[in-house]
Amino acid sequence: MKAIGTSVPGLVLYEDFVTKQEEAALIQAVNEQDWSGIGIGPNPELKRRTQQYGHLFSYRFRKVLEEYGPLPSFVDDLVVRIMNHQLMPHRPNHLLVNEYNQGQGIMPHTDAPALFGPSILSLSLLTPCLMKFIHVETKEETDIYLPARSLITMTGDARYLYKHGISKDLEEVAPDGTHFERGKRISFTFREIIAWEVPSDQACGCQKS
Ligand SMILES: O=C(O)CCC(=O)C(=O)O
Ligand SMILES: [Fe+2]
Repeated sequence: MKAIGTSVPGLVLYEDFVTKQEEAALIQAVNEQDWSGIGIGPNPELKRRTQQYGHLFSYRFRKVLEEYGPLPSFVDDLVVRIMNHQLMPHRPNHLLVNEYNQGQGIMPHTDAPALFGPSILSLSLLTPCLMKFIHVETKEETDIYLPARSLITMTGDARYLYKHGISKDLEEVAPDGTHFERGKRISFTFREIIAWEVPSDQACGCQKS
């Protein structure tokens, strides 16, 4: 596992955060569970399939609806690794699994500052993609290449001063100039839920599409 700084302040990429064997086991574990989204509750309006563990966040109501309990045992080793490397100040109490098939992405957003803690982690599995970081004030855009099995940590500016999103493009260009085809990508986002609801006078930053 190698930590690589990026040109986005507060964004660090850890290559090979999991092995290929671990990747295969994680994919098998989630494929044995039920997915929500694309018409299926509890978040039927989502245009991609998701799973949530620890807590249930409702995209429609923009709040946490339920505490499920501890994160599933298939991420035990990952949580130990996250805490050993001090990547989060507290243990994650929410795991969001996102599945992106070809032609699916996520609109640029900032994860709700009122709901989620100061460190957001995302593990990329199966295929690479570019994640676009857009500075909310200068609108400056930076594409960050996320290899399969890498983990990003978003803290500070990357967490609060930038939006992040993933295109629906079928092909993208890696930093070395090579074109690559986007394939199925499954990500594990680890967060700490710090409040169940966004105060009504604040923007949510919760991303449905
Ligand atoms: O797929 C990812 O790596 C990021 C997902 C994300 O930004 C989110 O669900 O808030
Ligand atoms: Fe996000």
